Amino acid sequence: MAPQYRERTFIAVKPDGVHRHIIGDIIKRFEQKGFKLVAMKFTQADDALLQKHYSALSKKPFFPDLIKYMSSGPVCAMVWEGLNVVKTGRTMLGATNPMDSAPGTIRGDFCVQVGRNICHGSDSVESANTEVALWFKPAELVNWDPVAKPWVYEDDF
Ligand SMILES: Nc1ncnc2c1ncn2[C@@H]1O[C@H](COP(=O)(O)OP(=O)(O)OP(=O)(O)O)[C@@H](O)[C@H]1O
Repeated sequence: MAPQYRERTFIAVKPDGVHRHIIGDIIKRFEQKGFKLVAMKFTQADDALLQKHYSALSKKPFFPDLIKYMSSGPVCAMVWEGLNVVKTGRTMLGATNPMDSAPGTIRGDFCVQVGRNICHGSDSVESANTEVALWFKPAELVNWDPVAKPWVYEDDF
C-alpha cells in the first residue's frame, strides 16, 4: 500500500456525542467515505491525559471547562486511515464552532454550541501522530486490508 494511503488521524466522539447516541453516525460517515478504521476504544479519559491532549490550549480561558467537559463521561477514541484523512476528516467534522459549521458536516448537522461540539479531529499530520501515540499503544493499531480497497483507490488494482 503506497505511503500516502497510510496517513492516519485521531478522531474522538466527545462525551456529549456519546450521551446523544451519535457514535454510530460519526463512524458511518468515515466508513462510507472510504476511510479505514485502524483502532477504536470506548474509554473514560482522566484529567492528566486530557491536559496533555489539549496542552496547546492550556492558557485559554475556557481550558478548565474544556477539561471538565471532556472528562465528564466516556469518549469513543478512534484512529482512521486513508489518503488525506487528516484534512478531509477536519472538513467532515466542520468548523470548531457549530454556529459556523456548514450543513452536511458532522458538527453542522448534530450540534449547536462550541463547548458541546461532539467530536474531535487532529488538525495536522504531526498532531495526529502525537495524539494517536497519546491515546493508543502501538499494539492496539490493527493492520488490515479492506476488500474494497481497489474500489476506493484507483491505482490499487
Ligand atoms: N471559545 C470556546 N469556548 C468554549 N470551548 C471552546 C472554545 N473554543 C474551543 N473550545 C473547545 O475546545 C476544543 C478545542 O479547540 P480548538 O481550537 O483546538 O478547536 P478544534 O481543533 O476544532 O477542536 P478539537 O481539538 O476538539 O477537534 C473545541 O473543539 C471546543 O470543544
